[in-house]
Amino acid sequence: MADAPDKAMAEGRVVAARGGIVDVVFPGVSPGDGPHIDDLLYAGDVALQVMSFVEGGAARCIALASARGIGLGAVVRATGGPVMAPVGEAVLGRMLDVFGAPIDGLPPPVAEERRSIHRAPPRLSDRVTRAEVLETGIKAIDLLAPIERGGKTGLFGGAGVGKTVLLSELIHNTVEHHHGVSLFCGIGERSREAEELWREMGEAGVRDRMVMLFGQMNESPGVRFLVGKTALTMAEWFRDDREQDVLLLIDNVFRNVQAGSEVSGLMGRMPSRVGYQPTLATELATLQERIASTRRGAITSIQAVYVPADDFTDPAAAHIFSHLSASVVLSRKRASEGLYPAVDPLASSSVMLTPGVVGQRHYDIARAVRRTLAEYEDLRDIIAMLGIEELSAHDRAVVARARRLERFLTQPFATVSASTGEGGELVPLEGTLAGCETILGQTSFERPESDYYMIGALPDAEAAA
Ligand SMILES: Nc1ncnc2c1ncn2[C@@H]1O[C@H](COP(=O)(O)OP(=O)(O)OP(=O)(O)O)[C@@H](O)[C@H]1O
Repeated sequence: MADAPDKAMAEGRVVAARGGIVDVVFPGVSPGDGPHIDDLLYAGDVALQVMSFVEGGAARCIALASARGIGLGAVVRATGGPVMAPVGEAVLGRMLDVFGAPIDGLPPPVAEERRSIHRAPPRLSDRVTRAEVLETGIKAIDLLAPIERGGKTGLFGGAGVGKTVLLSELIHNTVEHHHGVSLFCGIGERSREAEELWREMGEAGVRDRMVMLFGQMNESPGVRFLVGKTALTMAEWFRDDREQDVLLLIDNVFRNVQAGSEVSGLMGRMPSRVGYQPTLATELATLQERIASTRRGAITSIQAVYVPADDFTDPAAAHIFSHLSASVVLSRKRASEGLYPAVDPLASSSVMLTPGVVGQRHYDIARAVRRTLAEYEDLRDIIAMLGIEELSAHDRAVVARARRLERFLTQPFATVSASTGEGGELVPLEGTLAGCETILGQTSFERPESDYYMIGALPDAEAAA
């Protein structure tokens, strides 16, 4: 739990408690001397964070644990400061909660310093962009939505289309080669997945360069709302004090918005569009603006984004979208056809995909792939109604190429190898480009479509032909 700073501790009383919201008054304390917004209080061992002040001067707080058992009149202790998280080398190799307390069964990290989790983003003049691509070895991503080093990438998708699997694969492919530290922040997802990931990281031998923080779905909304800030506070220490590059992985950033919405509802605020909190945009910006790269170091973040009911116009999804430099959109249709990873080639995008950054050849191939797949999309209705025989020779060639490209952009993943029985395949960008070029250059194909499904790079014989 957070240490209390050296300040006289005010003592208060609970005057109301419902759901996860607790109102506390501090009798005899003048308003300026009492707790401030974001301050951490304790009612017994239950941590509370001050969210606002209501009429009568009571501090309205959210509970950061189950608030059951907090009775009226209970004594509340102010710590005189906000939630403080441990920062430094001591957190490496650990699995921690929102307070930086251990959940891996080991003793608490011995950190020299603790910092408030509420911090301002770096100044605009301190930020830098590098226009450098982070290669992932995943064909569909490297080709169509290259990830920006020091930028923010979102993996969007509805329930069960493969966000967590894709994020795990990205961790698998990038963490080992990443020269800085990696930080995984689990927000509002299943705790079983958290344990699996923790074990996998141990097996891969990368745990000592990694921190894992969790505020999973069984935690109170207050915890799910704040855990992202704790993660950023630790990431900022590595970036600013150690001048290291940080890889920040978040699963799932939508759950942070959802927790904010629960908190807002409990606070009695009037909801805004589609039932979201009126403060959605500012809350999200407070978090996303801190994920920034400066001259000292870069924070590259990859965030899974749950899209409610597959509706991409959902305000939360749309707001998250606006903060990102690359968006990998996962489509239910592709997942249902078994085309994993279910990356939608037409909806996914990246600011890196310009000739200036990836080079003219990569840019041209990506455009040609998109064009071919878009033409095939347009022809689908005609094929469904009239059959493929009715198409012109040109259109039939387009279909043959598109269906092979679609399959070539699937890939076996190491993280699901236990269930699929196939080992994972990492494909260097050059292999992806050469494969697509080969397919795009052909009008008739000797080998059946199925030969292109779930493979790595194209076999050399074909590439040479
Ligand atoms: N690349 C893949 N290869 C094979 N199967 C996959 C792949 N990606 C996803 N799947 C299948 O889809 C299932 C759901 O994937 P995943 O748990 O990643 O979805 P999700 O989008 O994170 O779902 P949720 O929103 O429920 O967390 C997996 O259990 C697996 O069976």
